Amino acid sequence: MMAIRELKVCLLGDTGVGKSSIVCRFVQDHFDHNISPTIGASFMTKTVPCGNELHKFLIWDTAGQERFHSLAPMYYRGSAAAVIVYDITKQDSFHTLKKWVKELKEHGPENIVMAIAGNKCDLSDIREVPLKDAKEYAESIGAVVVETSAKNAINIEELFQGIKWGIADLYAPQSSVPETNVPGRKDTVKVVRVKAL
Ligand SMILES: Nc1nc2c(ncn2[C@@H]2O[C@H](COP(=O)(O)OP(=O)(O)OP(=O)(O)O)[C@@H](O)[C@H]2O)c(=O)[nH]1
Repeated sequence: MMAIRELKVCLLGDTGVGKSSIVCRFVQDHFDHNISPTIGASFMTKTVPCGNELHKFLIWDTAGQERFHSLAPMYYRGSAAAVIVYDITKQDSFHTLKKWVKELKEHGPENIVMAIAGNKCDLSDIREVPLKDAKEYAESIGAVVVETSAKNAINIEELFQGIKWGIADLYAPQSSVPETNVPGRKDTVKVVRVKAL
């Protein structure tokens, strides 16, 4: 019997920082220079083996444009983790990240795991946000931080790995739901839903 652990994750951050590109790199190992801005939100999943379990990431990629801001609570509510993304070449996007953290602390699930991604680290020659600033800030709010490049596939796996460990720490005593049969699979799987309490 294989256990499937479902991890609901949402991505937040300014428009153009590379949220969709990070998800696309993680799920499809693909990068598109001409990717369009997200409208509303988009949903993708990726299942990865982990020991004798399967971990299924349920990923909500939100739209960063201001006009979609009010939709975000629908996606961060019930999330076990939030990946908050900024662009290392845009100081403004780091400021927006701090606003998202504030919103999550005020209105998000109490124990949500926060991971900060400083994306576009392939452009470090035009960097505006020093890694030191991001590290200090992340430490002050108890978040994980990593610089990523969706373009060059740097630290994308590590980012999602970090989330998994952050969640595992919080949810060590697990409650399980009844066993279910997954269509297309011969063996029985146990689905464990991991949600913020
Ligand atoms: N150089 C570089 N460009 C990137 C990287 N990630 C994304 N981009 C580019 O940045 C632009 C915006 O990327 P998106 O993934 O659409 O950004 P987003 O945060 O999802 O934007 P919204 O959907 O509007 O919220 C695109 O032109 C991408 O090709 C990266 O790691 N390096």
